[in-house]
Amino acid sequence: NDIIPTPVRSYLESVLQYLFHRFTPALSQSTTIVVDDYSGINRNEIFESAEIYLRSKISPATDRFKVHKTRRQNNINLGIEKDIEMIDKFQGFELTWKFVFPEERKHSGSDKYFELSFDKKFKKIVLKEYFPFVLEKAKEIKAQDKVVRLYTRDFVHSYGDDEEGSSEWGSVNLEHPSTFDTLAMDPEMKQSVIDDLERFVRRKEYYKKVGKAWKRGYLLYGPPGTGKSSLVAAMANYLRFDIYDLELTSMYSNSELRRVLLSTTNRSIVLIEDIDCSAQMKDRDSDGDYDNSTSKLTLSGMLNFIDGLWSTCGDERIIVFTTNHKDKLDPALLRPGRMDMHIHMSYCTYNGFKVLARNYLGCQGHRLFRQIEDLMGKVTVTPAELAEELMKSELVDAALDGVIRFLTNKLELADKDDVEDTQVEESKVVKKTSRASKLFRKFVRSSSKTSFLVQ
Ligand SMILES: Nc1ncnc2c1ncn2[C@@H]1O[C@H](COP(=O)(O)OP(=O)(O)OP(=O)(O)O)[C@@H](O)[C@H]1O
Ligand SMILES: [Mg+2]
Repeated sequence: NDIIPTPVRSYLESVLQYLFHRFTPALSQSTTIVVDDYSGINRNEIFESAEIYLRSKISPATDRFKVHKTRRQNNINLGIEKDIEMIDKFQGFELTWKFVFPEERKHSGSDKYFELSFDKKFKKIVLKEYFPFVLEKAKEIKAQDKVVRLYTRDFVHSYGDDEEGSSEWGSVNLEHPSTFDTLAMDPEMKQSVIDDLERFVRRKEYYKKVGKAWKRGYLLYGPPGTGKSSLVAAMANYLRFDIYDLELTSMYSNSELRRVLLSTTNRSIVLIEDIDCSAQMKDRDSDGDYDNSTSKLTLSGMLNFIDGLWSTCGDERIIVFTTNHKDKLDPALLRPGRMDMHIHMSYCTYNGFKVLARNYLGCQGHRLFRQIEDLMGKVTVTPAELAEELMKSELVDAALDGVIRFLTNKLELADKDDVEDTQVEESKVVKKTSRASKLFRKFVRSSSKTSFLVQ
């Protein structure tokens, strides 16, 4: 710049450019493809896949990238930084990815996008082979990653600012260790759940053929501590599906629900816990204060809505409801065809205990098992209670002793309760009869027709 005067410099530049155009025409013939993060209201799969794929391409040569890790995560995660170009090679040619994150948010559509530039003559290969390759690779990486994510909306709320219109989910890695292996439940029931899940993920074509949305609903019911939440975690871990934990009580209208549901992804489980506690949903319908029920949230409205929504956009969706009180549920939920499978999670059986003992103590059999089996026949106990006892000691003998003590205690308490109950009943009867006879005697005394009355 200092030595050559500007006019000469621009002349030289144009000459050079001309020469380059002649000899390497490809250079100027580049094509750019824009990959938005959303396509309409749905996430753009190519964008998602590109993000995952490019993360694996971060190398020492990358100038600038992001790392993040939350306290609960084990690994450090890498992320692509905005405006950084990343070069990828495919079948011998180069492609340049650039992650663009505009400062001012556009109102509709995408907030961020990728620009992919490459030589024009490879356009066909990019569309026909490279994108499918990226999609496939991302799928592989995701599967290897083995991280199931748990989404809730609480994380979003804590940011505060645009709470009202926000449909975003905060997420953490689901580190719930529950698997079908560690789950104590009726073996037949367990197998049928696994079979059902497998059939479900296998049957894409079938669902298409019969014209049904590719979704499945499960209702888990049973007393607290019997493993309902654990079963959901096991399902997610088994299928590698993410979980969206939907807190209905924090939702005010169908339109909010719609926005939230639309922002969930495919291959996921939407979990609605303690559906009976969302009872006010039912009330909202009948309540005089809420005349405007079309816009307010109702349970049946929600179910209809989910059906409709997922038949148009949504694949491999699972919805799970849990409840402690099946009898308190809105009949809308129990109608045949609503929930595909009703799963009763009940008190622990002896077989269940064996699963827990193997799980917590690594113990397959023990002389004390007989006694425990015996006690378990007499008293009901939840897997959660047993798990708590089993965790109290690492020594097998001590832990099993603890279980026996716990069960014996429970049995004694139950017996005492029974005795007390009957005692109460008896004393009530005595009181009642004595009261009646007193009244009777009084009546007799005051009556002149004694003999007739006695008869
Ligand atoms: N069937 C089971 N197999 C193995 N562990 C279990 C089982 N049930 C409960 N547990 C243990 O007890 C804990 C509590 O169980 P979980 O949260 O799954 O119960 P829940 O049925 O969802 O209860 P709630 O109705 O109160 O939500 C679990 O973390 C797990 O350690
Ligand atoms: Mg639970």
